[in-house]
Amino acid sequence: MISLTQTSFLNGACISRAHARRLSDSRTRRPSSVKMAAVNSSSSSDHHRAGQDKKSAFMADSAAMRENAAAAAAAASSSTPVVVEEKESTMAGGARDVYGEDAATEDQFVTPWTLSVASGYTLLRDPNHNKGLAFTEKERDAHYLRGLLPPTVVSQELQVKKMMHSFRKYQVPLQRYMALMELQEGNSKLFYKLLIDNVEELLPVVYTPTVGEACQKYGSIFRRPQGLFISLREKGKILEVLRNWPEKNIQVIVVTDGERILGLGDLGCQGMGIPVGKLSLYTALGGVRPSACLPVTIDVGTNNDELLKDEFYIGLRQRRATGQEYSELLHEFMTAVKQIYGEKVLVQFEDFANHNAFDLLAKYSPTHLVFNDDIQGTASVVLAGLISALKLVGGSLADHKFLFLGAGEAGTGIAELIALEISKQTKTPVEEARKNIWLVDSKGLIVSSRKESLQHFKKPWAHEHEPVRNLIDAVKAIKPTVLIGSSGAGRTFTKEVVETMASLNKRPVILALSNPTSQSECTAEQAYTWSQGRAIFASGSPFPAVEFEGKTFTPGQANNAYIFPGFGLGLIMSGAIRVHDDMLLAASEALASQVTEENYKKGLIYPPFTNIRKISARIAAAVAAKAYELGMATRLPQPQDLVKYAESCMYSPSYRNYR
Ligand SMILES: NC(=O)C1=CN([C@@H]2O[C@H](COP(=O)(O)OP(=O)(O)OC[C@H]3O[C@@H](n4cnc5c(N)ncnc54)[C@H](OP(=O)(O)O)[C@@H]3O)[C@@H](O)[C@H]2O)C=CC1
Ligand SMILES: CC(=O)C(=O)O
Ligand SMILES: [Mg+2]
Repeated sequence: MISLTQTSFLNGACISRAHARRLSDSRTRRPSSVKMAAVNSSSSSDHHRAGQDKKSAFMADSAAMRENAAAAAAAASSSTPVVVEEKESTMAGGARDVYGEDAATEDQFVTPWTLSVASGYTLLRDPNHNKGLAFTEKERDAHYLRGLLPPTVVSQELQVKKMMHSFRKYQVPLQRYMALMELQEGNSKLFYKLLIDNVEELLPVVYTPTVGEACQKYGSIFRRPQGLFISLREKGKILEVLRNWPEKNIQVIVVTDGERILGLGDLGCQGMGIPVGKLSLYTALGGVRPSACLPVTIDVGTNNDELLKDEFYIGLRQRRATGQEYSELLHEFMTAVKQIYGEKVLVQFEDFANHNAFDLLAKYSPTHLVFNDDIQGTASVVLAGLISALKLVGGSLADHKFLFLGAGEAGTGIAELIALEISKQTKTPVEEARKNIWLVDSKGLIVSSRKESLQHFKKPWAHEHEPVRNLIDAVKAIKPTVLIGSSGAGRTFTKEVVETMASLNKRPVILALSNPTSQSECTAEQAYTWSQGRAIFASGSPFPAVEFEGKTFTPGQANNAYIFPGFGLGLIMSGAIRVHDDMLLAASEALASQVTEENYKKGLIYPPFTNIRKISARIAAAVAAKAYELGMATRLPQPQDLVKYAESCMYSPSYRNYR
């Protein structure tokens, strides 16, 4: 069993560093011209441009950026001939291993990497290669496992059955979460097989709502570290810290600073559960191989007094660093990431507070492959839901009136993408398209006459209207056809709000996006009963089906988990080097097109998660096609059938034979 790792991790036979380097070089090294192209495309003038364009904080869509990105793509693609066939490939059907391409720079080889051979006891404790009782007799002989396992040999399918059997015995969600994390750390392939085969049942555990509780209690349930912790103490050493990570071909990083974890507020360093969970979905739902995924938490302190007092808190015990100290640390991280993993590593910002999220996206969009899931991924999933809801309510997007509770990342992100789509469909300026979209924040309806200064991301939504203090008055005044909750404030869609929506609309569209379940603006039961079964309802966290007047209503889940795994796969497989708004629109359309007549009959505006890998492949294909069309793809030539190609790129968690 051969893997590139650090000497200290494995105690098998170790090959010298020089030998490892020769092997790595011959297997994966790129021509140095590639490195130069990557470096040249991120000049400081790009940063300067980014800083100037605060208005495009939502998504970088300026012609200048497009040109800049296309030029960088051309530079990168013209010098990217290296595609490596990996024997331990994650690819199905013998397709080329897009994951095998090495984004390493020369610098990377000055690391403590050593090629190690794991066998025996070490192999059983290596989560990436452990198969537990599924090691065959031959493998037990060949890899010094005799006696280390009981005699029985079982299939992976039986292991899945057994794991689900014990998993279901746990009644407490947090225990289920801990059991799954233990499996992930002990036998990664079995964990992913379990998750893929039982996605609807396990998603609420590895993801919202349970991951929220796990983050709140992360310190007390902490057993083994997952992901990379980069704190203020690592300032000046982030490159070294990245080199400590045992995998080197990283393709997706999900990074948080823990300041806005779901709707639970500032959880500091304990936000790590979110990048870990999101990346599990990248693999299970989007097929990105686990070793290409890097969860990162940037710890700049926390303003959560309870955590600061908690003896089990795992982060820095100080209040949050802000201003220059904060931005310097983030900049060092972004620079190091590009230096070590290259131009095409995707950095997904997750659960940053909005006072940093928009600025980070605006700053790094022109120079890095960055994506903010809360702003962009959420926008794309909600737009998809609205496109499919039109089948049930009729009309076009331009015929509808939208009201949001919550004007932060999710709210304004979604609002802007709806406006963009309307503007494309109606060929009107986006400013015109915004006029039917209204947002309420903690101070009431956002209107132009508001005295207090508005944050920059709210300004486009300050329409002319007399002040309205609260949501119910806003519903009565605006008369929306669609009500979207993106406030993080639980149960704010009161009976009166839902009843008013139902009195205004035959089929009111009500989306309660806030997570976890406790923060949902209303429950599915409330939405259906208060609207007399007429609401078209979806929520960020899952709710069970509801019986009302002898009918069963199945709520959908409006969660960015539908988008980001396929979206990321599309970027990776096309070698995209920038994210563009049109890719988000393409992803929305691809997702909406997966809703079947049968789903519509049940009032669903999203397809079930059971088919998510097929859906992700279609989203990936649509995103990749857009990347090629925009000249932002570097993986050339373009595959003929992008859906098939996406499917062939997907990681399979089936065990391999170790000869
Ligand atoms: N389903 C999904 O896929 C996703 C769901 N979310 C969820 O959306 C929620 C919000 O996230 P995000 O947009 O990033 O958060 P932000 O902090 O950026 O925005 C929250 C917004 O809600 C407003 N708000 C808060 N409380 C109230 C209240 N009681 N009444 C009216 N407005 C209120 C805030 O007002 P003000 O500006 O005045 O402070 C702010 O405008 C979270 O719960 C998150 O979990 C996020 C991303 C994806
Ligand atoms: C789903 C998600 O990204 C959030 O609630 O923040
Ligand atoms: Mg999030």
